[in-house]
Amino acid sequence: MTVLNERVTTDNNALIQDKSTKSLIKRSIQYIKAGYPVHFTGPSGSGKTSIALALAKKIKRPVMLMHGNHELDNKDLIGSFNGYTSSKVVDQYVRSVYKKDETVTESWKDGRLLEAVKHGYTLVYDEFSRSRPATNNIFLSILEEGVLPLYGLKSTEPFLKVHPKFSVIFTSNPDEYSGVYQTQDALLDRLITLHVGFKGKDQEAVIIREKLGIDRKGAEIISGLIHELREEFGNRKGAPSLRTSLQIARIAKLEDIPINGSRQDFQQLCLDLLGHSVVQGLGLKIEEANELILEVCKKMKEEERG
Ligand SMILES: Nc1ncnc2c1ncn2[C@@H]1O[C@H](COP(=O)(O)OP(=O)(O)OP(=O)(O)O)[C@@H](O)[C@H]1O
Repeated sequence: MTVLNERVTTDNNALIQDKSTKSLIKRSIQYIKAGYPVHFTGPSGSGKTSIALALAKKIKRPVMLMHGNHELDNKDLIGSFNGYTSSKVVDQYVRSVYKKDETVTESWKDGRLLEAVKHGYTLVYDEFSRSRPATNNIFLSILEEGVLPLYGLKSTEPFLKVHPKFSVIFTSNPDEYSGVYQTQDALLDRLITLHVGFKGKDQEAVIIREKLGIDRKGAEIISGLIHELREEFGNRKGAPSLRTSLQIARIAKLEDIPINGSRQDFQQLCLDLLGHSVVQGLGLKIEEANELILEVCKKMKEEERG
């Protein structure tokens, strides 16, 4: 379980906010204040999670981060009995009298959702569409009736009223939507879904520069290279993202590799980090993918000279 609060910020996690990101966060705050959960959807590495966490911090409540996965179930969300606690008192105050008092109680551990709903946290439910629809169904009661059903808890109340300060932010990747079930659609219908796409070349160069403290020219070469390759992908899935740009920049900086498309060590770094996604996304053989990456690298060299 990851619990973040306002004070936790590191440079690595800092969100560099351009005009459109600022506006997206501002609008999202308004929707959340009006009581509607927001849902950021977009390709992998487009910044959905970063935006969701930045938004969550702005709400100024403790933040709980939860990742969707097919094994997540009601025990993780609501909680479960996880053993017994026993206490024993042996009283031998009078030597000839032996008195033993033993109590055994079941111990319950609150699940993440129960904790967030009870205390009014902001829940960031990352990649929620990776969880089984049956698991996500519980959000229908929360969003529709404002109650959390307490399956499995031996309490007199069958549900818990949702804390007024509780809010939830969802993220998902539309490439993973194949096979979505009816219940998932019912959930989607209750969310305000906002698209987060890849940023422009210049905006990504600014993020690379500010986040990693590398020079402007280097940041522009990396973002130019990634954009050029992204164009090759067109509408196909798995295009290289800002995440890969940041990886290239970080390694080049750490290893003192000059960011220059004509340098063999920089070319090798690009081949290693981009080869697999180009093979997968464009359906090429590795040799063809490498050729394409080198071609784009060399173009960056020509742009440098110009
Ligand atoms: N505006 C931004 N400022 C700074 N860093 C950013 C920004 N947007 C994205 N990043 C960085 O880009 C990387 C990918 O972002 P993030 O994990 O938020 O994307 P995502 O869309 O949630 O990806 P996935 O779907 O794969 O989980 C992260 O390292 C993140 O810190």
